[in-house]
Amino acid sequence: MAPNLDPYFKQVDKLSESFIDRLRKAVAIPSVSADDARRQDVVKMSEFLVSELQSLGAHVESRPLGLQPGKKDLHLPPVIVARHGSDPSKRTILVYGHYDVQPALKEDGWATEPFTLSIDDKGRMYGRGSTDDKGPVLGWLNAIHAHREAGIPLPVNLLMCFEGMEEYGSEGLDAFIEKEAAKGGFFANADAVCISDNYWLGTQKPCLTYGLRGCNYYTIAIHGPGQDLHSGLFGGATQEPMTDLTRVMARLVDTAGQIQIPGIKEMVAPLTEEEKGIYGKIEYSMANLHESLGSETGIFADKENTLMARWRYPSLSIHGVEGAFSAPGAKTVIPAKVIGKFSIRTVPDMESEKVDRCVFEYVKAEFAKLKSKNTLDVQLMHAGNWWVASPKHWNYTAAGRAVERVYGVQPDLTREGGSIPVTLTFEKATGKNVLLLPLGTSTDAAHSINEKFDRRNYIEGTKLLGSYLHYVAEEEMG
Ligand SMILES: C[C@H](N)C(=O)N[C@@H](Cc1c[nH]cn1)C(=O)O
Ligand SMILES: [Zn+2]
Ligand SMILES: [Zn+2]
Repeated sequence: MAPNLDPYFKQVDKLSESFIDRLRKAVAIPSVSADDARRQDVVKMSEFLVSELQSLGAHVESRPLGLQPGKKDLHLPPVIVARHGSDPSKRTILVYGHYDVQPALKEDGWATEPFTLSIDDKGRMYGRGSTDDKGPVLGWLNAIHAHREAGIPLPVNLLMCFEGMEEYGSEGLDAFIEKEAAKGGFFANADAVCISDNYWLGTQKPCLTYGLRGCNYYTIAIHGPGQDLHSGLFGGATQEPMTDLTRVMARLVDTAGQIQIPGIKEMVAPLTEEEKGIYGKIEYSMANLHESLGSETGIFADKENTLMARWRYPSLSIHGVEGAFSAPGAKTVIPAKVIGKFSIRTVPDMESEKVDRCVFEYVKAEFAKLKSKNTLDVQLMHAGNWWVASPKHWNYTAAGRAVERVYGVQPDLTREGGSIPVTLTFEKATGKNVLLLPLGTSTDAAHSINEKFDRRNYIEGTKLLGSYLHYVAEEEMG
């Protein structure tokens, strides 16, 4: 029997301004995990979640993760675990999200202050973390809030796990999840897992996601002179780290996106005839791609190849150079040490360590060809595995029914090009099905300037998360 969700939906609409206020407070905390100087803000964000969850009647614990590996005296932010309900006759759903965000500076090109939620007349709510992942995390809190206010009991027991290092490779979380998923641990009773930390393929049609790419993130450090130098005085007389770095990095990938490192392509699972048929049926167009890119600079002319490039083939992206001159103006410096950063998105059947070996060997060989007197060091910064699951499970059926109820359409089944490394950890540690249930759209600009979350997606998304819990309670175990 379909649950009567109308009173819950009414309550969500009634509380919508307070939900937006909750997001405003969260965005105002610059919880940037990659910036050591912001660690106190990441902790402050964890405290905000603790106090919100407590006020909603949840049992909450802030669990320390110890010192951050490779850093002196810097503590990892805590993992917030919470429980709402512990009725043995109900199903138990474990939800995960992250409360840290990517770095953001107004001078990167933001139209508004990145840590101030700014809402325009179309209901677009701009701010760092609005869609990735503070909005969706608060969606779970909002769902509890609306049930409480409406006097409707939650139809399941809800376990929550919110971390503060996702944007920095989820340091320390794998071991934590493994421990808490074991007998007697906080997550031991979970029947299924739901993660809301990715995006719709376009802007109108919701989707359920059953696959992710992995991410191996590397640094190439090149140093030579003892300090930065005047290029007029020493240019031409010294070997320059930046020259070597740009030459090595230019050999990693070509303009058509083809990875130049031998051994990488060979690891990719072959495309089967059955799989080939999937991509044409997905509701997606080149116009959707161009809308997300804000340009027509896609590599492929058709949607099938575009989707495969995003989901089932590896990619290599060059992210930046630490130590290089990047400010406006014309500084005539020779940087003494530069660190190039790039990552490889991995897919089935790539093995992370094998990828590392190919990368290290190739980078060193390309540098050797330069016959430079500078020194090079190539390192893996962090790695997270790819994941592909079966969407034929009651967890996905329940989410599909919830999408139909809230949005009136059947969701697309998608894979995601981004990475959520702990997804595989949750699957392996709990032995349960994991569902990715995105709330935001392809134009939300996660990780970019002007990140936003649409008001509609936040409010209807809160309805979706709550509905999903009701349909989960009704689904036959399969
Ligand atoms: C998809 C998710 N919202 C996300 O943004 N994940 C990050 C994870 C990551 C990997 N290295 C650093 N952060 C991503 O895909 O980049
Ligand atoms: Zn995220
Ligand atoms: Zn992210």
